[in-house]
Amino acid sequence: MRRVTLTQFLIEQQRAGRTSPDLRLLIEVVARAVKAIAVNVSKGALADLLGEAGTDNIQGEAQKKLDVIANEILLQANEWGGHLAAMASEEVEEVHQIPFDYPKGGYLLLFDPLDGSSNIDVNISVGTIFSVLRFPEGIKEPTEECFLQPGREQVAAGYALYGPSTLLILTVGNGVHGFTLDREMGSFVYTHPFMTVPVDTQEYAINASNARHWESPVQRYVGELQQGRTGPRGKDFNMRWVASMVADVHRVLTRGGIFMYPLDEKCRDQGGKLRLMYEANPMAMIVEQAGGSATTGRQRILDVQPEKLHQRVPVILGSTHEVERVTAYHLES
Ligand SMILES: O=P(O)(O)OC[C@H]1O[C@](O)(COP(=O)(O)O)[C@@H](O)[C@@H]1O
Ligand SMILES: [Mg+2]
Ligand SMILES: [Mg+2]
Repeated sequence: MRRVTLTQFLIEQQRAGRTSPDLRLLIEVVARAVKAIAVNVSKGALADLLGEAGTDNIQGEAQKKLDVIANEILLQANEWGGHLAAMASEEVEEVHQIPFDYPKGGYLLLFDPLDGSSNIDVNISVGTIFSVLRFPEGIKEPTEECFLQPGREQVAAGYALYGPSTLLILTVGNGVHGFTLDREMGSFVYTHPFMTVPVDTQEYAINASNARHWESPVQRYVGELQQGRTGPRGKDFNMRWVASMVADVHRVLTRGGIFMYPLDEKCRDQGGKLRLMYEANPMAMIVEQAGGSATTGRQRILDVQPEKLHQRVPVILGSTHEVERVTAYHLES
């Protein structure tokens, strides 16, 4: 079997007119950063990398050492390549400007450097999520404003999953493609072409400890699933919750399912739990590109007009028939 690396895949995408040379470079640089993060994640306690960094991020959450390291790796790797106008990170309050003496490019890169960080210390899979937007033309200095584009404007999105193997899942708007890190060769190998999310499923993912805080459409939907074969759905459903969005979404992408972090009384004031620009938008693009759906319960995630960089939204994504059902329950109520 012909072994295709990420580099070959991207060159072929470029020849087919699906990526520009700069976008190809950007993805290669992100992939290189992901390899460095994977090394750090796997060292864990050996390099004293577990535990808290002793600082809080812009979300008011305690940062783990690996949150800080992954953020630094991504920022440094992407600063000098000349493909970016600016970056934004879940871990940093302001837009990260490219140093004045480096060349600038036409893209904006956004990322959640380490997703699922509460799982680091218990050695459960974590990930990195990224999103790429165009830097709007005619603007000199990148400001927060430039980033506030709806998710449908993304030109690429992807995530890395640091699990038993390290995976890079990517879309440039032509389906979803997965690569596995070959540690001996140091390259990502194309192992998962055109990943798809089946429209039906019997598996759901939600943090059930929030059940009493959910809105009634979610209570109704999950209640029906839990009644199984003897309830209105007439079939049994299985439940899984890793609490790393990357791992939960990867399961949905691999064998179908519905993933929900809906609006609830605990997170209502913030607008939701998950971040629009670093989590919801890139995952929504990936899931839609794989044939699934993604909504807030009220509207398509990719159509949400962002109002601020660190905005949070409710997220319901995965197998289309289930996402449509939960969304319909919201709209009915
Ligand atoms: O602990 P909870 O409330 O179940 O939340 C889990 C969710 O929070 C997150 O960990 C948030 O991501 P970060 O680790 O990047 O802050 C998601 O990955 C996950 O889906
Ligand atoms: Mg996250
Ligand atoms: Mg994070």
